[in-house]
Amino acid sequence: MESLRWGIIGTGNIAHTFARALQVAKKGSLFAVCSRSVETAQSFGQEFDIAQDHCFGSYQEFFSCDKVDIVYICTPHPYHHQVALMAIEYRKHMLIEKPMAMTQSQVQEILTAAEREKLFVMEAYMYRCHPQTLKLVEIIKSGDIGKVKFIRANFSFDGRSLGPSSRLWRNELGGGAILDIGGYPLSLCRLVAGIETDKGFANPTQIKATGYIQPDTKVDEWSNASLEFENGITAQVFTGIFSDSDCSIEVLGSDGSIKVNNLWRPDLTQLGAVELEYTKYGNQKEIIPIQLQETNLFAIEADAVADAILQGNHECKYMTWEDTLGQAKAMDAWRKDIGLTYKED
Ligand SMILES: NC(=O)C1=CN([C@@H]2O[C@H](COP(=O)(O)OP(=O)(O)OC[C@H]3O[C@@H](n4cnc5c(N)ncnc54)[C@H](OP(=O)(O)O)[C@@H]3O)[C@@H](O)[C@H]2O)C=CC1
Ligand SMILES: O=C1OC[C@@H](O)[C@H](O)[C@H]1O
Repeated sequence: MESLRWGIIGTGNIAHTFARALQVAKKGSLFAVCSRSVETAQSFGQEFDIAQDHCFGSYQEFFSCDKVDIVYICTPHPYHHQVALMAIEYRKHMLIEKPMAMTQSQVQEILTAAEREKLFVMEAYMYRCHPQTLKLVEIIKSGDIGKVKFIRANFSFDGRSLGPSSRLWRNELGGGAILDIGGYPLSLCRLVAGIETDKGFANPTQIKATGYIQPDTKVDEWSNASLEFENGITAQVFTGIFSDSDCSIEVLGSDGSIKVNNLWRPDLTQLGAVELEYTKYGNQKEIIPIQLQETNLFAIEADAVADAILQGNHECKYMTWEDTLGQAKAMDAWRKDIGLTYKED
């Protein structure tokens, strides 16, 4: 096998973005799609040139299609767990949108089942695969900014126009800022705090958070968390879904600092250039541009997944299973600290 045949399950917003990415990915193509309605699957199929007999309106028929190598699970978060367990039953590799599941215990169940069946699974924190993130990691690892002391990371956007029917504003669909985008800054802090370790990530020993949970929808509009790591690094993360706000990250070391303005969606250059701002204390800021062979973030992710699978691996080095498990534990702790709950708790 030199290339993966992908099946997409769930035909919403990100499914379209990923389907477009597969049109330019080098090691994969879109083969099948599944929706709760066959009409929706067929209309998605027409848009992306999928054969009509590979457009399914039944999850069971979709998973039974033995030509699909890997499924991209992009339903709302509360369905990731049950859809992933079904994918495993039908022996499909999986790329599961973030968060992999609603709770640490659900994530553990998915990983245990995938391990038993020797299947690939990755939580789709796509920014982790991008050359800009890899360059950030390389510079910090080189010691150029000295010892990392503090990390600040934000992800916030105005999701109000999506309206109350959107998954973002519905507790039963896993709505709220922390689960939707808070995981990005959290996962970045865990990555940077653990760069010097063998695993390449670290788990916070303490999370203290504040936030606002809407009394009617029971979803968090925003939240702010302070993290502490065993090695003395501290971090501050902010997430919100009511305001287009700063989405940058900064890493402050003993000798210098790095700032990245557009780490999460470097494919959208209108959100900022793809570059790092590097400052050695006492010197002028330097701009380090990132040279890209491929600009489509999701194609980069799909090809990273393909590389791992074609090499016979069950995890991707950019977001390992243990990393995802630590992430889920930290997400649970963050939510708990502001009293944000879902039926899955
Ligand atoms: N990595 C990234 O950049 C992004 C990741 N995401 C992640 O992807 C997932 C999906 O997000 P997004 O595409 O924005 O969501 P949407 O609401 O736009 O789409 C979700 C799709 O899931 C399917 N679905 C299955 N069951 C249900 C249900 N009970 N209610 C509603 N929809 C259902 C629907 O497709 P159908 O009608 O065909 O069944 C729906 O269109 C989320 O987990 C999110 O965190 C989202 C955006 C960006
Ligand atoms: O992962 C995501 O990134 C971009 C946001 O618009 C979206 O809601 C979220 O799921």
